[in-house]
Amino acid sequence: MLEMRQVSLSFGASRVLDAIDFRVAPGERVGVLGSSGAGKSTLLRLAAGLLRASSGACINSYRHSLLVFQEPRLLPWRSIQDNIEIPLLAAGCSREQARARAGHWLERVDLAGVGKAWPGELSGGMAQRAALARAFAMQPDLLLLDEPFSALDPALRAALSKLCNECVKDTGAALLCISHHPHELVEMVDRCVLIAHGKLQSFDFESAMNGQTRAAAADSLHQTLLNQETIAP
Ligand SMILES: Nc1ncnc2c1ncn2[C@@H]1O[C@H](COP(=O)(O)OP(=O)(O)OP(=O)(O)O)[C@@H](O)[C@H]1O
Repeated sequence: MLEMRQVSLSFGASRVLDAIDFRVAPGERVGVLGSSGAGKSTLLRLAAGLLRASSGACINSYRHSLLVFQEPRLLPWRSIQDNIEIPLLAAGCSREQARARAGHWLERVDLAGVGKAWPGELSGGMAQRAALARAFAMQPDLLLLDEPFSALDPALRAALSKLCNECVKDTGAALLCISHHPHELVEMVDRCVLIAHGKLQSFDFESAMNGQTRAAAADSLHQTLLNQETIAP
């Protein structure tokens, strides 16, 4: 369980999160939306333990939380296979285990056959798939995605969101995912929170769908976001 109780976080005089209460239960998939600078990455970094709350309590009792960034962050001087194996070896896997797990996940993200390639030889989409394979190979029980596909073109972004969604479902990991694209996010998560002016607002798909499709819920979410950006606190 990830639980934030009355968490505030400020950078200097600027309060980014203001007394928020927030939970992600095991296996739950939660989306995070908000305008640029609203505090989405701050929320994820707090969950990952990279930032400390200025006040309140942030308790992350997941065994292994893993943050995937917007850029793949592969080691450029090591092969793709090595990039996946190195964190596994560091976590205590044997060489055989690491090799087998890396092979499995490379195949799962459609990169079987490129294990020996260098990161610089991969396209942006392939590199991000390798980053996903590296993340899933570590068997996280909480996956934190900080807009990992936003640098890709829309078709590739949709394909990778779908692949990532399938992998999350296969592993049963909990998911906390930032996106600027409500229509993709509704396919990936059970519920959403919107960040604005330091506060969280829950967005319930079921009531937004009102018997309609997820796309209709995404339209409603998109409209809520637009309103947030035009309405002062
Ligand atoms: N290390 C830091 N030091 C000072 N200010 C910071 C730091 N990290 C973030 N901020 C500020 O906190 C606010 C929230 O930043 P954050 O990156 O969480 O926003 P975001 O919603 O993820 O934005 P975007 O969608 O543009 O990535 C911004 O005003 C940002 O400038």
